[in-house]
Amino acid sequence: MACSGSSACWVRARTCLKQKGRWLGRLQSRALQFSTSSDLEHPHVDMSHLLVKDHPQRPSALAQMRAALTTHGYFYSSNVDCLPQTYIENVYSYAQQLHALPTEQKRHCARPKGTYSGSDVGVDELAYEAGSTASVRAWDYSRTRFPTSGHNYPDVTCSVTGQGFFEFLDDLYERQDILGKALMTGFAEMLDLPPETFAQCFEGHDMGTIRLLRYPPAETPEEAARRQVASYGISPHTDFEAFTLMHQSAAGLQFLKPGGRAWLDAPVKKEEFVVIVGDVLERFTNGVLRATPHRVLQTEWERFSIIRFNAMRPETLIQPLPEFISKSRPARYTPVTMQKHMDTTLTRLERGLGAWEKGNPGRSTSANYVYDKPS
Ligand SMILES: O=C(O)CCC(=O)C(=O)O
Ligand SMILES: [Fe+2]
Repeated sequence: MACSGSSACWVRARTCLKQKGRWLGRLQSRALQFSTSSDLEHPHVDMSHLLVKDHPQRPSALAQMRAALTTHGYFYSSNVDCLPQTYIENVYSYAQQLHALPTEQKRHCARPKGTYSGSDVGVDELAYEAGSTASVRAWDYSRTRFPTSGHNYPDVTCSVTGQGFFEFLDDLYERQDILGKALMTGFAEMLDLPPETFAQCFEGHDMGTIRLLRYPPAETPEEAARRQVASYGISPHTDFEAFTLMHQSAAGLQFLKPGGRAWLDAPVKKEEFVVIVGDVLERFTNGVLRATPHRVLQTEWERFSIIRFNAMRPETLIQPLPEFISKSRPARYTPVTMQKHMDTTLTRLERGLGAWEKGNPGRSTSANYVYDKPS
């Protein structure tokens, strides 16, 4: 792929920036700047301590995870056997094949008849911050959210594994589920809940989604013109599901420091998935865990990412659990099913209402949305 987060990629990215100072000027003028952050600032959990049964380090891994999610809202997960680096590279290579399809074929697979979106086919990413525009292009896959028949999917065989679209993405989904289930169990344990609390709503027909994203570089005048009007790679938001696994090929992703006003760059780590909190865990925990605000800047370089939203089954009732409610901390969130939370949030986005209230730094409106009825 063009940019895999390698040192060569970084050299290329830096050279690009030097050559095209006007882009940097534009980014700076919008105050969407890269911050300086050292790797030491970024929490990390060795997932083998949770994936291997009865691992002696499990209690300390749970404590690290809890500290990371309650203070930073994210952590880097390493040693995930089911998602090794060579496998991640294959995913990027397949994503690159999909994104390189001729526009006509992408148009055939565009939403709502398919699962592709991008300005090249006239279907922009929904604006999380109302009124903003994003340069991202996406191939989405879900076992339950999009119908398998009557929907247009790309007929592209992975040049490395020989798998087609469904086979390839379902294999990825299955591997992510191994990590996802370990995390769901771990989240419950770190919060002193019965281990199955979240995992039992996750198994079966959950509403999870994989996104293979591409943020195009401004290599052609046409693309440069499009990007001139785009405000972001992706505008600030929280994810609507329980938690998200993220992997990026190149820099661009930022997290909002909890309680802070500053955005922090997420470093590129080739072998590690970033784990962030979504709306559902915020609502279940009555705000003990907070959905993690994040955004992607307009970068000068091409960028790919692999995103997996981990959701519950559609009928799951999401409401503050009794363990998180007390006289001094009454329930702050109204009950809602997973299905209704997704439908309402997406409908509001389609109507241009956004899911993020602009401000300094702004706030998620999807995490706190007040429902009149649960379903
Ligand atoms: O591309 C990324 O790193 C983030 C994408 C994202 O936040 C999303 O699809 O919700
Ligand atoms: Fe997101």
